[in-house]
Amino acid sequence: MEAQETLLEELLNVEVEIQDVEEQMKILLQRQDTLYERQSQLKALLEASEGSEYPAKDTASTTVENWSGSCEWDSEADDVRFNVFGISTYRANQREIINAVMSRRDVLVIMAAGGGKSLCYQLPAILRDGVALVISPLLSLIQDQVMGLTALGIPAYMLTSTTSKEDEKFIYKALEKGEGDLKILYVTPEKISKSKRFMSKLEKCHNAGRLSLIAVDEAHCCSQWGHDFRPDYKNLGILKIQFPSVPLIALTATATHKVQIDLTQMLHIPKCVKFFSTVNRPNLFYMVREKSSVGKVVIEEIAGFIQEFYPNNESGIVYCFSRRECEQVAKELRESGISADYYHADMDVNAREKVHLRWSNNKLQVIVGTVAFGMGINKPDVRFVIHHSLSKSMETYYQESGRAGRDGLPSQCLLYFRPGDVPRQSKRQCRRSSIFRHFAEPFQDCNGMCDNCAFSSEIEEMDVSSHAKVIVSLLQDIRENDQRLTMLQLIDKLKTKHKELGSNLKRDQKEELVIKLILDRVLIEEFQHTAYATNAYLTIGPFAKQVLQGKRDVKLEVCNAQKKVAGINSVKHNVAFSGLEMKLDELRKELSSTHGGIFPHSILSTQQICMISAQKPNTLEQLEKIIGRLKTEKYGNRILEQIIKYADSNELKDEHGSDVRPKKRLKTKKPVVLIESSDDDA
Ligand SMILES: Nc1ncnc2c1ncn2[C@@H]1O[C@H](COP(=O)(O)OP(=O)(O)OP(=O)(O)O)[C@@H](O)[C@H]1O
Ligand SMILES: [Mg+2]
Repeated sequence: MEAQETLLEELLNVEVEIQDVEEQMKILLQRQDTLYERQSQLKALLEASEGSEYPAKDTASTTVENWSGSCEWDSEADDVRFNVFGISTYRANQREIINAVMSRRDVLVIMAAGGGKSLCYQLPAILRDGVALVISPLLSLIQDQVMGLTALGIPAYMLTSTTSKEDEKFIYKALEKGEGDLKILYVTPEKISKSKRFMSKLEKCHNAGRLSLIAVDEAHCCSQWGHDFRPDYKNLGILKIQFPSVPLIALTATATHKVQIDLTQMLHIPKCVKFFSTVNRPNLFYMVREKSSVGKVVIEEIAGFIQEFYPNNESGIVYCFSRRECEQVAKELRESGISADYYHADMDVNAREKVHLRWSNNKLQVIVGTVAFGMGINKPDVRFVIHHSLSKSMETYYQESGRAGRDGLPSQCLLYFRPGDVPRQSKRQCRRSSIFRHFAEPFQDCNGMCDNCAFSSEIEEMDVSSHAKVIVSLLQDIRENDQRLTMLQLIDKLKTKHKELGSNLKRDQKEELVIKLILDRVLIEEFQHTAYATNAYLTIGPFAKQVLQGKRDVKLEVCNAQKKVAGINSVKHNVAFSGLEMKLDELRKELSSTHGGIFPHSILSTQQICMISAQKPNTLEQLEKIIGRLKTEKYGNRILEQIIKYADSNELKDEHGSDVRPKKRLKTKKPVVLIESSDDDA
């Protein structure tokens, strides 16, 4: 009997160790995957840098040749950047990419969502003589871009199914004869593969030396390894064959190494200059919350979050798993007082476009969508993205959450998960670490921009061996009396025992301890099936004896109450308009509706609103220093009028003794903190 017990004990020990080894192997295999990915990236970088005297820089912003020196077009480029686009400084890599394109090199750009890829081909298109051709996968993306450029006075057109006969005639004439003012022409990839007429006009444009550059946007669509393969993108290789001397720039936000290789082969740009920027989005605050099993509780939480942080109708997206869920969540959010509507693939195109448009014009606060609400979203001032359900992959999550804060201003990403969805994490990790791991990038400091880093909670190991002993002896007594206990009954019984122990554990700590004892086989569960249910009872397991004899220590990781890390405050992840900002926000909405077809963010960006209201310019000259010449010419008088009106109304209020500013702002409504990556910190 004794010998059998010893054998059984050893068998259990071996089984526990096997389990342990399997866990470790899993971790090592994951690490091996990451290392393979990185190995091939490094090999490709080395290959590309062969013959180049410039070694690769850090991965946060890697280029293998130096494109940051001064160039002959610098001052003209600066003038267009500021006075036409109203952009005061370049972001990381933008200037270098522009220089490479201007030097007539083929270029591959991998830059995070919202990083500012469009400027990298739009600015050279303006600087160069002739017409730039841009290939983009979606009509809605093209419409957004053309509308934005037109608002800036740049002659941009599109040749799609929606183009009028008149415009088509104008475009063909411009391509063929160089007549009329055409700088940037957008087409979908089908035009290249299916329209012989278009290709022949393009050929004529090229033969006359007027095709200045070709941009392939969302270039990951070329590869079937990418997450959004478009068959027509496969035919774009023809461009480099037909127009070998025209610089081609391919741009995408995400492309694994495999996709990069694939797309440079397909587009025939083997010697392209590659610019990789980090996947990190420093302005996004990541949060993860456990999802209640009660649907209403989740909606209440989401509605509460939106009302607390975004009371001024700031735009957001809620992602759901199914079409039905979208409709349900949108309805319940509306019932909670949030302006929300749904968007999914089952709706007809017009209804979908209507919802999208209302949202883009800030007439609807929240879109509740499935993955169908995807690539076409160009809105720069999305302040929050909430995942009501988990995305299907890390890549998809990165893409979807990345729709927040494309203007570089603080925004929040909130993810709900059910405990069963993910393996338990015993240590509190930075949320960004899984993104870096997935994209095989070295870890960067999160800067307190996720819930785990913003709120440190000390994890301590607590010796709970004496609690474990009490549990085991209690269950032994119960068994001797031919009784049984479920987990809940056991925990209730422990209440009366805490005096014996000197210290008491909280209820959830007791639950955690019992689960740990089950996993360590100190306790085992016995199941009893009835006609209606299966009940689980607890009883002592093979390692119970060791605990009782004091041969086995039991430790629990306990989290102390959360406390804020010094210096981190709730400001960083929120932008909320107040005072004059609110007035300027109203003005841009008004101007957008009177200027027909221009989105409010194309009139003034959120960033520009914040700068104007901080500096309160008095003259058009002062205003021009903030938003550039073009916007000042177009809207300057109205903006100044608004500033004066606001100042007057404040003086008036002052005379009557009331405070100008809102007396008490929400704790989250603090001045905007800009988290911009620029050349300097690249
Ligand atoms: N240097 C800059 N400074 C300030 N804002 C900028 C700068 N460059 C671009 N932006 C703005 O950032 C926003 C996002 O730019 P853009 O649409 O080019 O991003 P993207 O990299 O193409 O992103 P996506 O992958 O989502 O298409 C736009 O509102 C744009 O005006
Ligand atoms: Mg883009």
